[in-house]
Parts: sequence; C-alpha cells; structure tokens
Amino acid sequence: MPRYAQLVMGPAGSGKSTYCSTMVQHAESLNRSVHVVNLDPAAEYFNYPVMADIRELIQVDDVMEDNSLRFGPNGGLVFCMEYFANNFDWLEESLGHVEDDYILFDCPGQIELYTHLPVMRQLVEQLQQWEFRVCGVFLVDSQFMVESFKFISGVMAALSAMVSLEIPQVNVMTKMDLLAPKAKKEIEKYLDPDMYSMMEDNSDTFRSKKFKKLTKAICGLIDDYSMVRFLPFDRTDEEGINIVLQHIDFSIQYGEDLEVKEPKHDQFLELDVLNI
Ligand SMILES: Nc1nc2c(ncn2[C@@H]2O[C@H](COP(=O)(O)OP(=O)(O)OP(=O)(O)O)[C@@H](O)[C@H]2O)c(=O)[nH]1
Ligand SMILES: [Mg+2]
Repeated sequence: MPRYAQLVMGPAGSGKSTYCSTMVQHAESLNRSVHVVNLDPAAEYFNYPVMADIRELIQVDDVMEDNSLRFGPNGGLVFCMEYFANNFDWLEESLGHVEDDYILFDCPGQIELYTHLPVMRQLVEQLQQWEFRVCGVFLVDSQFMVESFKFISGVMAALSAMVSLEIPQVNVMTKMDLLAPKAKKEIEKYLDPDMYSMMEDNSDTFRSKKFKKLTKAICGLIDDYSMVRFLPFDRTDEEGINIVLQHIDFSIQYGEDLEVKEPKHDQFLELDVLNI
C-alpha cells in the first residue's frame, strides 16, 4: 500500500502552518484522515494536532544557546535540519505505519532549504524509500505577487524548489481573502500568466540592456514550457480548497489503490434513517 505526503514549503510567513490546519479541517469535512508533522524547529504557534513534532528531537533555541556552536537564528535552523537529516530514524518511529497514511509536512520558511541545501531532497528520498508518494506544495503570499517583478521572483523561487526536489509540485497563492476586489481582478492574470506580455508591459523599466535580455530569456523559458502555474487559496472558500486538494491528489494518484471500506456502525444507522 503506498503512503501519501505533501511537503508544504514556501517563504517565511507565506501561510504554511495555516494551510496545514485548513487542509486538516477540510479533510475532516470529507471524512478523510490527514495528519500533520511539524518540521519547523523554531515553530512557536500552530493550531493543528501534530502527529510528530521536530522540536521533540531538536529546538533552535537550544542550538543558539550552545556556547560551542554560537549560531544565530538562521544558522541554528540549518544546523537543526542537518541534525534531523542524520536522525531520520526518529521520524520513522514517530510516523509508525497507519493504513492509508496521508501526511502533511509543515516545513520551515528559510528559502535556502528549497534552493540549494540538500536536506529537503534527502527527506524526499527517505520518504520515497518508506513508500511515500510525495507532492511538493509551494506557497507564496498573494500580497507580494501583484506586481510583475515580484511575481517573477516568486516564480523563480517555486521553480528552484521544483528543480532541486524533482517531485510533482503544486504552486499555491495564499491569503487570497485579503486581496481587495480590484487586486483580486488584477491577480487573475498572474494565475495563468503570459510571461511574454508581462515582460513587454515592463520593458520601459529596464535600465540595463543585458538585464532586459536575461529577464526576457527567463520569462520565455517559463512560458514556453508552461513550467509554473499557481492555484488560488482562500481559506474561507471550501470549493477552492477542494480544487487545490484535487490537484495534489491527482499528482500523487491518491485514491487509486484505496480499498473499499466498510461503513462504520453509526453510518449504517444514518443510511437506515434515510431508508437507503
Ligand atoms: N487572512 C489570511 N491570513 C492568513 C492566511 N494564511 C496565513 N495567514 C496569516 O499569516 C500569518 C502567517 O501565517 P503562517 O501560517 O504562520 O505562515 P507560515 O508560512 O507557517 O510562517 P513561518 O512558519 O513563520 O514561515 C499568520 O498571521 C496567519 O494568520 C490566509 O489564507 N488568510
Ligand atoms: Mg509555520
């Protein structure tokens, strides 16, 4: 039986922990069981029940207080994640093996974890060895995406995670509920972007010819291969949340191997009441 995992990634404050708790609630309403593992050793607050918490293994504060290490918050986090990568047996023990496992991994916000450090890739490879099908879910805050240059840098961040992890990835624009109606309209063009026209709209702003050429080449590459696309995520919109979940499920073929489950006793009673 395969197991399923979402690796919830994205820059600091992009809404990863909120996404996880929203998804757990949504899954509950669909009668599906989804668990969350906190992989942020600096996490202070999240409002979902955890199946496992990396802070039981190592905490950033302890690393920073260690006089022989003398790390700041970012170096401390990288140290914690490397320690985690050397202790995957902790994760294996914490995960156990539940039937039809579907687990969300709430990852830290340091972008270097997804661009050039090996930890997340090692985690993916380890999960795959444990028979997990893993989907990357890369979140970016819609508030920072309403201008084309910011959008291009968001696209590049998502793309570097895709390239470094080599797993299916669904990119999500979060906090859509915070956008004013005008910005909401404006953002539609960024969900399925035409990079060439975006580039043309901004061609006056380039001072350097070389930079213009480089940006054009990047935009062309992304557009020609339809490499990056975003799905909107509004935590108040159940239907929208479901569309995101369906895309992810599809990418890891969730449901294809599920066995038909016997309804529980009280579900039989419900059917009786309905005369079915
Ligand atoms: N209105 C609104 N606020 C959101 C949404 N998602 C996140 N937030 C808020 O944005 C802030 C950051 O959200 P988190 O879920 O903690 O973000 P994170 O990516 O886990 O942050 P780090 O773990 O620190 O990197 C919190 O104040 C959330 O309440 C959303 O969809 N709508
Ligand atoms: Mg978080």
